[in-house]
Amino acid sequence: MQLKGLNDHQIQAVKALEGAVAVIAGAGSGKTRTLTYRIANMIDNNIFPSSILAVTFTNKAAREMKERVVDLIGPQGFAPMISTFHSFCARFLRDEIEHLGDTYTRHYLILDEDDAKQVIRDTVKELNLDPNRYNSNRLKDYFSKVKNGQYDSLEYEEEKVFIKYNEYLKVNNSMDFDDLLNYTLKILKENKAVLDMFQERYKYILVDEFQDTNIIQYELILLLGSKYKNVFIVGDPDQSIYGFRGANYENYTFFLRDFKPQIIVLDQNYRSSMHILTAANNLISNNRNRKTDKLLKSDLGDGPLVIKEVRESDKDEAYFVARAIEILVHGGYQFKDIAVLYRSNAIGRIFEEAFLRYNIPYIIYGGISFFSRKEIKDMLSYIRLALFEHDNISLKRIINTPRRKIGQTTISKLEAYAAIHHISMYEAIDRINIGGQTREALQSFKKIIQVLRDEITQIYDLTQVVDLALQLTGYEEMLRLEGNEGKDRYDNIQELKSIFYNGAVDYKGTNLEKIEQILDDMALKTDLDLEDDKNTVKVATIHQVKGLEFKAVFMVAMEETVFPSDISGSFTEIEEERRVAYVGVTRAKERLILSHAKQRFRYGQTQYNSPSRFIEDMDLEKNKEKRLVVEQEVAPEVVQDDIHVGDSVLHEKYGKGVVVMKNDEITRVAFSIEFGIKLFTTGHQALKKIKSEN
Ligand SMILES: Nc1ncnc2c1ncn2[C@@H]1O[C@H](COP(=O)(O)OP(=O)(O)OP(=O)(O)O)[C@@H](O)[C@H]1O
Ligand SMILES: [Mg+2]
Repeated sequence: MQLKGLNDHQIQAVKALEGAVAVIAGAGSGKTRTLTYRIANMIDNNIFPSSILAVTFTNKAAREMKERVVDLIGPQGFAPMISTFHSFCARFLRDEIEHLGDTYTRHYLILDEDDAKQVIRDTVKELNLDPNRYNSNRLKDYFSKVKNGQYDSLEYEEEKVFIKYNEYLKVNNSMDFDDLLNYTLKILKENKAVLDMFQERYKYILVDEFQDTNIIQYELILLLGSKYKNVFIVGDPDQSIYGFRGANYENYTFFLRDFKPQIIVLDQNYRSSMHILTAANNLISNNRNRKTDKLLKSDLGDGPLVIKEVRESDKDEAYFVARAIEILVHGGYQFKDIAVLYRSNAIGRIFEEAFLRYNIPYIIYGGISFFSRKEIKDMLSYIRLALFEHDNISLKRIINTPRRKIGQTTISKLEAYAAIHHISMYEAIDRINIGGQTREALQSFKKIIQVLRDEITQIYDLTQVVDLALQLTGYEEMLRLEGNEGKDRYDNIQELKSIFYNGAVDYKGTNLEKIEQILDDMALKTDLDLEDDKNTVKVATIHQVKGLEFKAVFMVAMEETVFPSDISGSFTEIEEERRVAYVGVTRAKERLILSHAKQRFRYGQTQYNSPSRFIEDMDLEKNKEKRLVVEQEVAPEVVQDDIHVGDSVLHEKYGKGVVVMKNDEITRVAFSIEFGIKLFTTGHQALKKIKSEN
C-alpha cells in the first residue's frame, strides 16, 4: 500500500504491525488518520481482516473510519470490526449472554437513557418516594457511576431504588448502557473458553481517543489484548474530558505497565492555521497538571486572527452569530463547514431561534433527539413487540397508543398478573380474568401484533416494516387526525425507512435477525449519526464534536459560570473544563470566533457574567481585527435569474417582499415585519418576481 499523505512518524506507527504501540499526540496531529491507515496497511500485509477490532468513541467516527479503510483498500475494508465500545458489547452479548447463567436471553432489549430514566421514575413511584428528591436524572447519573466503578455507596433509599431498578431490568430482559459493558466484562472474566475464543478472534486491537476510556473499558482492552499484546492506542491527555464519567487518565499509566508499548509522538498539526494553534497552545499551557508540555505547530500559515466578540445580551449574541454565518456563507463557506459550540446543552436553544429567523439550516445536537421522539419510539416498540412478545417495556408503551380504551388500571393488572405467574404481559392477555369491552380491546390489540409479526416475516423489502407498523396499528390514522403536527410526526417516521434500508444492506440473515440488529443500532445512536450529509450548521456541545473538524468554529457563551461551569470549582475540575475549551478551539481549521454576552437569561433569571477566564488564557492581545467577520460583506455578483436587487417578489408563505441583496449563491429578501429578512439560494423556485407595471 502507498503510504502517501503521512509523515515519517505516522508511517512508523502505521508500519508497526505487531506489538503494543501508543501514539500520544496533540489535537489535529493525524492520530485518527494514522489509526485508519494502519488498519488498511495491516490488511494489505495479509493480516486477516476479521481479526481486527477497532474501537472509536461515536458511531459516526466508526462509520467514517470504515469508509476511509474501504477507500484505501477496497471491499476487504468492510471486514474488520470497527465500532464503539457499546456496539461491540451489544453484539457480543447477542451471542454470549447465556453464559451469564441468568434470566437474560439473546433477545434482550437495550434501554436508552430516556427509557432507563422512565424505569427509575416508575420505581421511585412504586416505593412511594418523593420524585423531586429522588429525581430520575440525578439517580440515573449516580447509578451509572456505581455501575462503572466511580461510586461505591448510595444512601439507603437510593440503594433501594437501585436494587429494584436492576431487578426490573433483569425480569424484563433488558439492559442499560452501563450493563452492556459490565456484563461483557463479567462473561469474559468468568469464562475462560469465551475469553480464549475472543482473544483468538481479535488478535489485533486498536483504540481511538484512548484518553477518554473508563476503567471498565480499559479492563476490556486488557482482557482481550493480553494474550497477543497487539494493541494500538492513540490519544491526547490534553483532550481528556470525560473525567466526570469516570474516564481515567491513569489508564495510560496502566497501559504502559501492562503492555510496555513502543511510544510514538506526533507533533505536526495538519488541521488548523497558526493563529488558532497559538490560542490553543496558550490556553492549555495554563493547566499545571499536564503529562507533557508539547506545543502544536502547523505549516498551514497564520490564517485569520482569532476573533473575540462581546454583545449586550444572549439574544444579541445569537443574532451576531447568525449574521456572521450569513457573511461566511456569502464568502464561500458552506453551512456544513460551520459549527457553533458551547459548554452545556441549554445554551443551544437561543441560537435555534436566531437561525430560524435567518433561514440558516442547522442541526442541533442534544435537543430532543430523533431517536427519542415519541413517534419513533412508538414505531420501534410495535416492531419490537411483534418480534419479541415478552418485551413488556415496549408493550406498555403502545398498548393504548392509539387509544384503544385500555386504561392504566388494566395495564397495572396485566403487569401484576404477569409478574406473579412469571409470564409476559402479552401472554397474560389471554389468561387474565378481565371481562367485557376491555377484554375485547385487549384481544384486538393482540391480534394487531400477531398480524404485524406475520407480515414482517414475509416481506421482501425491509422498509415496508415501517409502513406496516404505521397502517396495521391505526397509528397513521391517528396522525392524520392530528393535522399539521401529525404531518411532522408522520414525516419523522418516514425517515426511519432509510435506516431500515441501510440495515437491510449491512446485515445478513432472516428479516427478524436483520431487524434485531437494526434496532440495536438505533438504541445506541445519537443525532450525530443522523443528518450527516445535509448541508447544515452544527450546533452542539463541545463534548459532542470531539474528533471532528470544521472550517469555522464559533465558541459561544464564553462566560464565567457558564464556561467554566459554576458547578466546577475545584482545581482538577477547572483543569478539565480548560481541556474542554481546548478541544473546542482545536476543532477549527480556518476561523475561530469567541463570543460572550454581558447579560444572559438562565435558570429563570438574568445573569451578569464576566468573560470566561479561558479567553484570557488564550492571550489574544495582539488581536485588532475584532469586527472582521461581520463587516466584511461580499459584494453582489453575477445574476442567475431575472430577479434583481430592488425587485418585488412573491413567496407562497411569506407573501410580498423586496430583494435587498443578491449574489451567486444567496438572495436576501425583506418580507413584512412578521417574517423579517429571509435568505434563499439564488434561483430558488419559491421566489416569483412580481412584474412591475412600467
Ligand atoms: N500527514 C498528513 N498530511 C496531510 N494531512 C494530514 C496528515 N495527517 C493528518 N492530516 C489531516 O489533518 C486533519 C487532522 O487529522 P486527525 O483528525 O486524524 O487528527 P487527530 O489527531 O485524530 O485529531 P483529534 O485529536 O482532534 O482527534 C485531518 O483533516 C487529516 O486528514
Ligand atoms: Mg482523532
